[in-house]
Amino acid sequence: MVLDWQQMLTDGRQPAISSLDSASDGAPKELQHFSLDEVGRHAAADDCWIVVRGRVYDVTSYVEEHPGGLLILKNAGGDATAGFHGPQHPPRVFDVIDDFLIGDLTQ
Ligand code: HEM
Repeated sequence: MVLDWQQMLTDGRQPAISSLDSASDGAPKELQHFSLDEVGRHAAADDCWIVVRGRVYDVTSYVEEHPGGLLILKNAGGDATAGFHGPQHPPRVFDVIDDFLIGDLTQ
């Protein structure tokens, strides 16, 4: 399936929840709920959480692997949705990020 993110952002569609709530081995993950304040306490290269489309990802272990270098930290501890969906990212990164999912944002 080819994901058209510009279109998906416009009409609010999301990928199947099952792909987001499972680890790459298919095992269900226990998702927690976090406030934006809590996410903001993880804004360092050695402790980096980001929010993408209302979901919280702990990408700490990916910071040093990131092909775009330390620019991954641009919105560390905050909402990286717009940048994550930027043209620098090929669609396969939308699968890779699933591995780092830890929860979602409380309202
Ligand atoms: C082919 C692999 C990838 C390439 C070439 C790549 C490249 C880049 C580049 C060049 C930027 C900087 C964009 C700018 O100038 O603002 C960036 C930002 C970013 N990338 Fe990647 N990236 C890759 C994979 C990933 C993956 C797998 C993740 C998540 C696990 C990720 C997360 C991010 C985040 C969070 C930002 C910052 C977005 C923002 O806050 O504006 N990237 N990436």
